[in-house]
Amino acid sequence: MSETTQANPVFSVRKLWKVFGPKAAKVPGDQAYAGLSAAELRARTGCTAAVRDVSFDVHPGEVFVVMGLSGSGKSTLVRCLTRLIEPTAGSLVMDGEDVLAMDSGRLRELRRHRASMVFQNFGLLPHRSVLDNVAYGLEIQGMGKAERREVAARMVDKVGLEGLGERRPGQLSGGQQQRVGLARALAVDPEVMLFDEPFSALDPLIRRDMQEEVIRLHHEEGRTMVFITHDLNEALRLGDRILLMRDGEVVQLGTPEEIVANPADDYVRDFVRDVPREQVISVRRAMRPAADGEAGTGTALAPGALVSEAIEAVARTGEPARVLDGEKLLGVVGHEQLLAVVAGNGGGAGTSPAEEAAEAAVEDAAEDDSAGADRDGDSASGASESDSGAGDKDSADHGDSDNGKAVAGV
Ligand SMILES: Nc1ncnc2c1ncn2[C@@H]1O[C@H](COP(=O)(O)OP(=O)(O)OP(=O)(O)O)[C@@H](O)[C@H]1O
Repeated sequence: MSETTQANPVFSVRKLWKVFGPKAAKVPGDQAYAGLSAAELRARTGCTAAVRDVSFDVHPGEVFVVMGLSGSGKSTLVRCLTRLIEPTAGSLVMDGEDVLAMDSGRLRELRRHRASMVFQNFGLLPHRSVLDNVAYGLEIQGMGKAERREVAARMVDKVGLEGLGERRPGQLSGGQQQRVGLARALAVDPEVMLFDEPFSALDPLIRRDMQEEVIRLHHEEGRTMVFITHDLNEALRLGDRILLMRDGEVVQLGTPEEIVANPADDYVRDFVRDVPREQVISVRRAMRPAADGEAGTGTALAPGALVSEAIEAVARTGEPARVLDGEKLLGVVGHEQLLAVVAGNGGGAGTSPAEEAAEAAVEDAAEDDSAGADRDGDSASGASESDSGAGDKDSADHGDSDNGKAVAGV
């Protein structure tokens, strides 16, 4: 649960910049440009800072979502990770290795074996069969024909395209074509998969299918994924953590619950305004301390249970539900706390004395837990660093806490 026990990050990005335009290298680090808006910078220098001073870690096994409106810098940022776009300044480390110092051979290796990309427009070769498209990355790696076709056939089955291996991409629906893209990325068995808005061209039902496919694959394989989207619902559904960008900068980084419960500013608040909060916020944020006599009754819920589950329980039984961590009673949730979450004025950190007291109860319980068991195991993987202020601590370690900006999850 602490960052000390966490495995080394897959990607570690610090103070990364990508500036397009004349004399781009002069922009990062020049105080004269630091406070300018994107439009002012463009007017003054002719440059676009697509990625501005961005820092974050991607942890092994997490789905890390990069979200933001069109033009916010998502694609540029993710392409910088494998240097498909060359960063202008900053540092970029993959598994402890400095990516910016890699020569072209090492970089090719990285792109072919360690990080594979799934694109919005599928990027399939039209004259090749599905099987040969899926095998393409293996062919580039130099794998022999029989072996690669065998691997490809397994991947085709894995993504639900059994029996379609001999078709051409043009004979498939959009959703099926994207499954081919997915299978092709999986075939090389990469350490991390990078998705650039892969489902935005698909209609909503197919899109939902594909999201479930990604969730299924993620659960089955625990593979690290970096997923770009401009769709908040997609981000909330898929992301263990979400990096929210605006004009090339990080506005907030956190779990879906943190972002919905505690938006960093009005921009994020606006972004999440229509999210059904009860389906994202957990009872550990909503609970109040138990009163005398409440310890023994009411439905028992885990701290990570969603408020929507608690609503169902409280409506059914007519009494507050208990929030239990194992045997330990952390607090209770009744009508008032649950309605407050739905109404948008509950479930944020420290928004009421009752919630502060409830948070203190969680912290006490955590301190009591001398065995250090992973009590966040019931929630998204990124949650392990959520409420503890670990992000603040680390950002100080890295000297990244300037501007009061959410420095991302390090
Ligand atoms: N090659 C380039 N030259 C100049 N400016 C560029 C270049 N590529 C991107 N930009 C600019 O950088 C900014 C970020 O673009 P980027 O494509 O990363 O955004 P995005 O968030 O991925 O957008 P979308 O969701 O529309 O794909 C935009 O202002 C864009 O116009």
